[in-house]
This record gives sequence, C-alpha cells and structure tokens, in this order.
Amino acid sequence: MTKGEPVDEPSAGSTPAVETRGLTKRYRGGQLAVDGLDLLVPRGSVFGFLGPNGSGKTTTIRMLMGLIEPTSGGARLLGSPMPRAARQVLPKVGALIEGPALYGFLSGRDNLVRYDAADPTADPRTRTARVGAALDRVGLTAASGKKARAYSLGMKQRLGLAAALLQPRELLILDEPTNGLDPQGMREIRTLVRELADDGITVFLSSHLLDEIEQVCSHAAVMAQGRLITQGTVAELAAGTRGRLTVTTPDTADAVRILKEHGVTDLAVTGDRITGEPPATQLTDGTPTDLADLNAALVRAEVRVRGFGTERASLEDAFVALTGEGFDVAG
Ligand SMILES: Nc1ncnc2c1ncn2[C@@H]1O[C@H](COP(=O)(O)OP(=O)(O)OP(=O)(O)O)[C@@H](O)[C@H]1O
Repeated sequence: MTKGEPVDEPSAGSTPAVETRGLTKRYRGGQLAVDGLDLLVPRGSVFGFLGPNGSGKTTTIRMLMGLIEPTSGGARLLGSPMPRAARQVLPKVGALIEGPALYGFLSGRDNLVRYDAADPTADPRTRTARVGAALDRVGLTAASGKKARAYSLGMKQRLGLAAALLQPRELLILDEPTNGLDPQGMREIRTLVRELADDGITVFLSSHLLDEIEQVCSHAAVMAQGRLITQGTVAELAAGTRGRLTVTTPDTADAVRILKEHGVTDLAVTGDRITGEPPATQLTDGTPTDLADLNAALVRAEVRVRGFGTERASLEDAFVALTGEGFDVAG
C-alpha cells in the first residue's frame, strides 16, 4: 500500500468484500498454515471456503479478522486493509468463530443483552428493540426466555448469529457454522445464510463439507495444505469437470466402436448400458465438442439409442480431480 492512501475507503459495491494478496502464516513452531493465498470474495456472494481439516481455513479467518498477524502478504476487508483499519471495518463485519461464548445460566435474550451492552457504540435506549429484532431474525423469539444451557447446539449457533447481527452488517464471516449440528440444525443455519444473503449481506463461510457448499454458496475457494487450489463460482467449478457419458442401447458392440471413433475413452459396458469419458478435445473456436454430434453419429450408424446423456458433474468430482483426494460429503 502506498503512503497517503486512505485507510477507510468508501464501501462502494465495486470493492471486493474480501481480498487477500500473498497472505501467508507461519506459526512459531515453523508450521506453514497458510501459503501465499490470493482470495477474492465478490460483494453479495455466499462464499464457501472449503478444505479438509487442517488446510488453513481457521488461520485465514483469524488473519482476516485481525486476530493474528500474517507472516507476510495482506488482506482487505470491505476495501480496507486489516488489521490497520480494524476499528473502521470491524463494526460492519459480523463473525462467528469457533462457536459463540455464552453464559449458560442466562437466557438467550439476556446473553444478547450482554453482547449489546459490551458494544460501546450501541445506544442503550434502543437495546431492547435491537435484541428483539436479532432474536426474530434467527427464529429464537419463542425460546428467548430459556436458559442458554438448555439450548440445542443449533440454537446456540443461531444465538451466536443473532449476536453477530445486533448491528447492521455488510459482511458475515462464519467459521464452520454447521460443525457438529444434526441435519435439522444444519438446515436451519443454511436457510438463515440464504436469507441473510437475500438481505444483501456478503457471507463468507468455511466448511469441510462439499455438499453444504454446493447447497448454499454462489462462489467457493478450495484449500489444501495451506494453499489455494481454485476459486470461482460454484457453477464454474462444477463445470470444470464433465460427468461421464452414458448410452443405453441394445447394439452395444456397434455403439462402442462409434464412440471410440469419436474420441470417447475409458468405455465400460454393463448389459445394455455403456459409459465412458466424453472427448476433452475442443473445436477450433474453443467450444467443447457437442455431445449432440456423438448422438447423431450413433444414429447415422443405425445404432438404436434408448438413452443418451451425461451424469451430472458435481463439485465433488471437480474437487477430487483438483486435489486428488476425497472430501467428506455428508454431514
Ligand atoms: N496456534 C497454532 N500454532 C501452531 N500451529 C497451528 C496453530 N493453529 C493451527 N496450526 C496448524 O496450522 C495448520 C492449519 O490449521 P487451521 O486450523 O488453520 O486449519 P483448518 O482448515 O481451519 O482446520 P480445522 O477445521 O481443523 O480447524 C494445521 O496444520 C494446524 O495444526
């Protein structure tokens, strides 16, 4: 950053919600937890930060929030450098990291009152309304009088989110928000994340669950061993891998021959079903080979085609292809 550049830039929609350049963290023990990370989180996205345990997600989030210093490189939140502009930026950022700190002997509502009272910028005269609105936002109004220790893990997470939402936020940073939750609790958090995104809040959430990213995120980045493997829209990432071609026909021998001639590889026949890898070759104008042409070739050769299509390529296929390792898919 050059001298004289303003620390608090206008939070125009043009600046990314999060941007890191060469962000690196080497812990004192020598462990390189994050290695030269260049992240770009567009405004308005629900951004999934995906990677197996130990891949550097929490370390990255702690650097974004200014909780630990990077060894080298830098991060900008809402256009301003962290940790330098922390005081101006952090009021616009809600965070839920490693579960909320709650007093079990206080009700959900009183826990929020305590959070709100700890914020010197929060006007005490409007506290009740703020706490009520936050409880309402996460669907905890009915349970707000219960002691927090009687809350399920999912309710505790929602209360943590309510605490993060006491003030209007432009960005929410959630570290594994569904970790340890049962399927119902996970669904509730996902629904909430979608609703918050609909309200115009950029949501950055880490997860080791592909399924989750595919369900709620518009964009994703994949980490492995401290390094960024890829990032982009979820649709782009999944499109990077085409599913296997499947043809159903009684004329398998002819079909296999024709498919081979047209560049389909790794062919396998089971009964009347043939599967194979569609040709990776591209036409001269850069567009991928049209599968419809393959179908037409089969028909021209008088192969009786009962079924023709590709299995949907999932984000999981893409990630396994990229990282060479599997991910946990289910909760
Ligand atoms: N305070 C620390 N001191 C030394 N090494 C650490 C520290 N915190 C994390 N690490 C190491 O840095 C690497 C990245 O850890 P990090 O917690 O950022 O990963 P993660 O992707 O968030 O995984 P998890 O979901 O398990 O927290 C791991 O090898 C971890 O053991």
